[in-house]
Amino acid sequence: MERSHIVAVTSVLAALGAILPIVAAFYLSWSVATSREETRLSRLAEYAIMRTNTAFGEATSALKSADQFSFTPCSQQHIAAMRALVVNTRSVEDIGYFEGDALKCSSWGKPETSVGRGQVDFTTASGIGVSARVHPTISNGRAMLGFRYRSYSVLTDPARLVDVLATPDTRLAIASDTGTLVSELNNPDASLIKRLIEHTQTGTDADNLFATATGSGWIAIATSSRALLLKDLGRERLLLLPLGAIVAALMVGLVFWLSRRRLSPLGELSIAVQRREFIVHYQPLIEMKTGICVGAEALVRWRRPDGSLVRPDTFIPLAEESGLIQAITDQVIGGVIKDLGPVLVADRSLHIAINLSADDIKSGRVLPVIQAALANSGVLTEQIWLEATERGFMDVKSARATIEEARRLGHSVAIDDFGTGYSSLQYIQDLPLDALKIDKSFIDTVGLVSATSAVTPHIIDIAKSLNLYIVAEGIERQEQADYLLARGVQYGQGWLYSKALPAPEFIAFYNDSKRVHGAGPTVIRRDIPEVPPAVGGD
Ligand SMILES: Nc1nc2c(ncn2[C@@H]2O[C@@H]3COP(=O)(O)O[C@H]4[C@@H](O)[C@H](n5cnc6c(=O)[nH]c(N)nc65)O[C@@H]4COP(=O)(O)O[C@H]3[C@H]2O)c(=O)[nH]1
Repeated sequence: MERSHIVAVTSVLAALGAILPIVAAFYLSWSVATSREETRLSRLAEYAIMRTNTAFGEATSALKSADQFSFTPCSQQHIAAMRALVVNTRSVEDIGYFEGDALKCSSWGKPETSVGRGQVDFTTASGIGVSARVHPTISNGRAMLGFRYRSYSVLTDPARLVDVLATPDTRLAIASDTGTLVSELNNPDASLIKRLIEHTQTGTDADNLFATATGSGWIAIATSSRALLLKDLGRERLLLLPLGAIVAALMVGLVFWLSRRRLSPLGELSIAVQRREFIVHYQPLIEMKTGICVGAEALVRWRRPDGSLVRPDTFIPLAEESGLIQAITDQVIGGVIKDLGPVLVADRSLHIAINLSADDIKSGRVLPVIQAALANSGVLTEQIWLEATERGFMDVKSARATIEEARRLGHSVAIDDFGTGYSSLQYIQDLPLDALKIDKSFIDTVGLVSATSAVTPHIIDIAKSLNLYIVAEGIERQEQADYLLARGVQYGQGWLYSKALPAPEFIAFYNDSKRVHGAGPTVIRRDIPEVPPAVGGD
């Protein structure tokens, strides 16, 4: 992803990171308050059902007791017994004895005027008739709830059914499961109550929150207004908003931290490794005497998603420092076999040199990786050269083990950029190397008068005295080529011949060279006495 994209994405994420927690805090405060209110309403509805059951139970038991009376109807004893029942039953305000539809007497005595019994709205499962609204004289016009059984009726104050600790803005209603409303508190919305009697549920609609409870043939409904709840939310928000703001700040910090990591060179390189963004270009290696192209050096390129190529000098040091170099080496090895496998199989005189990092040489882990890549490809180990800079040979013991194993497998091994590092001639002498590559900085001085121009002939002499093949890097001018050839340098590479080329162009270059100059030698390897096989090797 491009930097500008990352910056854009980071900004969007940061904005979301800032907004979302605050929106979430608002939403959370709303849902916390809603769920708390629903719980409160459910609890009130359940209490109301309990109160209704108690009142109905007491009224029923008073009716059934009176039905057992054997007094002469409306005698002194009968009236006294009815009064005692009323006094001892909390939910019963009065009890009356009826013959036909006319009240004969009640706990108050005999009526002075004729009083009718009224109509039954519904009958419960236990056979008690219920009149939802009766207006007896004793209640001063207030609607009472009437229960009747055979000759007796009792009056219950409907307020008892909803006598739960409800706030003034909470509305309650009690109805039978057949849909008759028997009691209400604070004027509940009739259409909402009707709807909830038909479909008992707990929840919210556009204007209300509501909860229902059922039991023993009764439905209790508690409702409250959404608008009032919204007013109440201020308190929740006071608590949740600072939390939202803290989370928002953390999210923004996290987004910026992640994007900085992502934008850091190491972050970008790690992602490039994961996405396998490394490709290989090939710089032809020329036999100077004949002009024959004998192979190429594989040079890694980082192809960015926008198609631009990054040169290795800018990322190899970071890759080596971070350990990502191993994965990059592996991608180069895979790339070489993929790009040139068939050409290498068809032409055994073609060689490809792969650059190894100091770590690869130290650990030797790259050798099995190459073997695995070569397996089933038909490419010979001898066709793969290995190159490492002097830094790779600092730990002489492990370098020696890796080089010996590499040569035993069939690779030729070259020391790269010779003269720029700190190699001690002593250990270079002891290592079973095949070739020495003279760094471009020395080749640049050929033909010039400079402080380092005298070094090049020395390096050539050293290589000769060590019996190593010599490869000159960075030949740009014919005069340099002539000088090096005259000095006995066998191989050269540089822009005089070709720059590093993508695989198809290198194949074309190689085929042209072969047509003009013929094929090169199949083996470019120093004759060093065989080393004994490594422990565990084949
Ligand atoms: N001006 C000029 N430059 C020339 C000429 N001939 C060759 N070069 C450049 O010199 C470098 C030669 O590779 P090197 O010394 O191995 O130096 C390489 C090598 O040390 C390292 N490198 C490249 N590929 C890999 C790899 O796959 N693994 C590892 N570990 N290092 C690599 O990166 C270094 C730079 O590679 P490049 O940028 O490809 O640069 C290459 C090549 O393009 C010339 O005539 N004139």
